[in-house]
Amino acid sequence: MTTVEEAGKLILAQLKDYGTESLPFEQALGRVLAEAIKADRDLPPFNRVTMDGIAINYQAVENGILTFKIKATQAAGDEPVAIDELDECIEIMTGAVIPASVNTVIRYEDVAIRAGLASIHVRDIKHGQNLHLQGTDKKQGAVLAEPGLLITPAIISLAASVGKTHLLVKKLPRVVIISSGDELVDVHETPSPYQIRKSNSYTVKAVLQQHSLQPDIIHIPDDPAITKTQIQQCLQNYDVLLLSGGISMGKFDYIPQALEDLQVEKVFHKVAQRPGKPFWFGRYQSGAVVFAFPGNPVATFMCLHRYFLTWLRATLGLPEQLPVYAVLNRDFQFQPPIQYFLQVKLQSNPQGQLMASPIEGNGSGDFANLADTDAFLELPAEKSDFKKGEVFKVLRFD
Ligand SMILES: Nc1nc2c(c(=O)[nH]1)N[C@H]1C(S)=C(S)[C@@H](COP(=O)(O)OP(=O)(O)OC[C@H]3O[C@@H](n4cnc5c(N)ncnc54)[C@H](O)[C@@H]3O)O[C@H]1N2
Ligand code: MOO
Ligand SMILES: [Mg+2]
Repeated sequence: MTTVEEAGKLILAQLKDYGTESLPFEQALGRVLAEAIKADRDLPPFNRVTMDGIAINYQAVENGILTFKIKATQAAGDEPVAIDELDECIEIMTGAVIPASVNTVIRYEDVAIRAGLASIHVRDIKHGQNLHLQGTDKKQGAVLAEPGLLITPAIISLAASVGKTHLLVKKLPRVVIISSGDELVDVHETPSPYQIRKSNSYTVKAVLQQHSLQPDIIHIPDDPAITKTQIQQCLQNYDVLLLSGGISMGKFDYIPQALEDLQVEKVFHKVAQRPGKPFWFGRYQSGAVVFAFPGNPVATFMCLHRYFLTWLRATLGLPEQLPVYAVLNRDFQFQPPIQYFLQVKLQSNPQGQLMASPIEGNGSGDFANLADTDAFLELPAEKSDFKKGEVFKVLRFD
């Protein structure tokens, strides 16, 4: 059977470049930058005042002058005003440009102002203090953000500051989520005693929305002909098909056969893991990829994070996420020689270690306890006894 590691590699061999598109910068959060953002002028663009107070020429202090006539008041955004004499100062605000005739700012806290005069009542004044000099952060033309970066709020701020109203970003694949099974009714419906509501599709959609994808959702009844027709249409209209359910050994598990009939190349079926053993992955001639996850909700949830999101990051050219490790908080046994993804709650202890406490549950059909789960701990297939204090890799949901 395909191992977790092999499955991961086989999936990462199916990457595709979906091109680029230009978006209003405010809509680009969470997308991948496809161009460099450059400084359109020096940063800061002028010698900028960093404290509200008075601006003086330092030579005055050297000459023993500590009381100044207030010549004018200059707000941020005002044109600079000049002093004519050494015993003059300007009241000046944070963010204002420092006028050429002055070079040092003393904070309001360190001066007393009375009858149009400002007297400095501190001794320690340095030439050029409380200024942020032009171009000390970045020079005009310098790259502020490289292509390939995930667009965070900090990148949005950079784009705004250099006047980039639009950003070139990587295009996202078109994704469809397909659930299957006659036991499933819609969320607004009341299930009969032997039915349940569809939930997987909405879990998958929510996770995808966290990654800026806007998937469509369809449902297929347990009917081989309809299954085939619907999947065929999806293969023509989407880049990624995310299925959940209908892929195991059941009499109504029609998905693998339908995919085979439609000549979707099977890359693997079944992975040595729990949950998620029946996972099916394949590729269509158009380049579309098919992730068919097992229907049990925890299996779908785990596989989506472990396999699909890793593929998504890679296909968009984002670097691999740095691994995170946690310490197992109590002994745990798992006998079968397959990798176990243990649901855990994470907490950092005062020693700075990330501690993972296993969550009791009733298998991969028990989705109620996903609400308490922070992550899966990846327990390797080669072992069956996992001891308190041992360190394992964490599969996080963020
Ligand atoms: N004889 C065997 N039986 C099963 C095996 C096996 O190896 N041999 N594997 C088990 C494992 S592990 C899993 S996981 C499931 C996978 O089943 P399918 O992918 O075929 O999924 P279904 O049969 O359609 O459904 C399983 C389960 O999940 C519920 N489900 C399905 N879709 C949804 C949805 N959209 N929202 C909420 N719940 C959903 C469904 O009602 C079933 O309870 O097979 C085991 N059996
Ligand atoms: O492997 Mo299944 O995904 O346990 O329920
Ligand atoms: Mg089944």
